[in-house]
Amino acid sequence: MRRWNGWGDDTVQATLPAGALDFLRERVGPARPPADLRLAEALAQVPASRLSPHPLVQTDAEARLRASHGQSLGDWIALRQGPIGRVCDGVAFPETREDVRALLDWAQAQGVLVIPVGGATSVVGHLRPEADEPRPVLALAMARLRALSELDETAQLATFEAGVTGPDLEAQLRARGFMLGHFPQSFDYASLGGWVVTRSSGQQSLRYGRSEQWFAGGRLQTPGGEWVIPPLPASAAGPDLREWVLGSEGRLGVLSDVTVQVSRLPEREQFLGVFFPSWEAGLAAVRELAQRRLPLSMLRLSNAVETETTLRLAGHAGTIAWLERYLAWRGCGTGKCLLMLGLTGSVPQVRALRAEAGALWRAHGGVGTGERLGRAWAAKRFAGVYLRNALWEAGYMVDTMETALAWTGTSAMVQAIEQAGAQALAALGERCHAYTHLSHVYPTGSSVYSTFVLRVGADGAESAARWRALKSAVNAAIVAQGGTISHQHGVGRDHRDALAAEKSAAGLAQLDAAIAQADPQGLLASGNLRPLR
Ligand SMILES: Cc1cc2nc3c(=O)[nH]c(=O)nc-3n(C[C@H](O)[C@H](O)[C@H](O)COP(=O)(O)OP(=O)(O)OC[C@H]3O[C@@H](n4cnc5c(N)ncnc54)[C@H](O)[C@@H]3O)c2cc1C
Repeated sequence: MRRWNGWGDDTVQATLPAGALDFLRERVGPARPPADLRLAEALAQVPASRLSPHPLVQTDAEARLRASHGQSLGDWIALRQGPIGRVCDGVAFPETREDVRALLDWAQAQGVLVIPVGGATSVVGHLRPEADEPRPVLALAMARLRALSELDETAQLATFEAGVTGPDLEAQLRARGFMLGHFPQSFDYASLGGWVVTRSSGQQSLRYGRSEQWFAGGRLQTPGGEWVIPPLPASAAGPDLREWVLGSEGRLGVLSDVTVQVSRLPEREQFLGVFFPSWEAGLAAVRELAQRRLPLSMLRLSNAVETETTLRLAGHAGTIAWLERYLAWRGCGTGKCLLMLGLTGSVPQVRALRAEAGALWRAHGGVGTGERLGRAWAAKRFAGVYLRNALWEAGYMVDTMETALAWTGTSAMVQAIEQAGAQALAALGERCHAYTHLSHVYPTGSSVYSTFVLRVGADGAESAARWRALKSAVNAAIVAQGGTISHQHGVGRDHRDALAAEKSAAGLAQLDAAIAQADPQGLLASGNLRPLR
């Protein structure tokens, strides 16, 4: 069963590799295992539901608790240490598009607010009802809407019900020889509808595209009516309605059906590990690879601290020591940076790509280490997140923040984010272990993705104070350096204060008008993107 207060399946227990705790004690300080809330204690904090009965709505405390939290660090702290905060009054499980419409109409008639829920993997506070919201709130869970309704093999277009999650979606396509190729790290639980409305980006977006590239059309159930967006290959018929759905974060409507561009399964796929002697050398190589527009499927460059952390936490100390001696001999010693490359395509394409990319990385001082590291990365690409459970249980919590900007500002952004996080915690007498990678690259710039490991506080209030200090300092640094407030996680409520810097007052007024037009009574009231009226 899925964990109610952490990541993933509760039968899967990750163990920290040998040496990991010593490494963190050295960098962050010693920690003690926190005393977590038990499920019964959390459920005791759930007040009685204020909803009248409906055959598709569950009102038991556990269903409501589970549907009211995502996976942000704020959500973790609320569930593990309390207080659990405001939860929804009921959870609806529609089984058809018609159920979705009927539930919206019922909620409207009852004066109930609605928050759509996909896989509940949001990391920016999308799902919690506003603390001071007096009206009852219904979570509209898309989990039972999972079918592949149509596959047009000629056009390579597949239409799914929007609640389908990553593994189920890929299995249904692979059974017919196709794939979508959207692999965020939250793949196991995140839903197709969630990917679209948060503008998600998968690990191999270089080949398969971000959600805005593969989202071809669909149906959005707004309180004011249904939008039907046909999957045309191109159109000059005015503004593209898909752009309104992308990033709408549940404020314009419920996405019930999604048509996506799919591809045939590739013949060959390789992931390679390449080390560079310095950040500057790695950055120059990655930029050139992106600007040459080589058809790679992934480029992911870790900075020196992330590279060291990856190697220290990989286990297999003997093999890693041998690898480091070899790399130092080849000129990649202290300060080395790891690039993971994905090569996907036909056998001759992959061979040619490897030769061309190899010539380029060698020209920048890169040392290829073959497929072994790449295979290890691919094997753990979705499982690594389970370490967050083990880290929490040892007294350490993890948060991630991300942005994107032009190449000219990338290195300054990395420095500013890491420094802002460290300073915010230093002001509270704490330390954090911060490290960064460029997760997605483009010809003009890159995303910047930083991870922070810090100590869990003595209680929920202390942990939340550390998290808020970190979050607001990093958000301020991102805005000051001219980056977007999110490259892939979205805005939710955690980032909405930073939106004005990016969209302008006039742009936000346009967004407010669109929300008011699609949802005149303010039924879809998560408070994502914009405060509630
Ligand atoms: C460990 C971890 C790793 C992650 N890695 C990545 C990554 O690599 N790339 C990435 O892009 N993101 C990543 N994320 C973030 C998250 O997985 C994405 O934001 C994802 O797109 C959310 O999808 P979901 O189905 O879980 O949506 P939810 O969390 O359920 O909801 C998110 C928002 O979408 C709305 N919503 C959901 N479904 C619908 C619908 N059908 N109609 C209308 N509104 C809807 C909700 O109301 C909410 O506002 C990660 C998260 C975690 C916890």
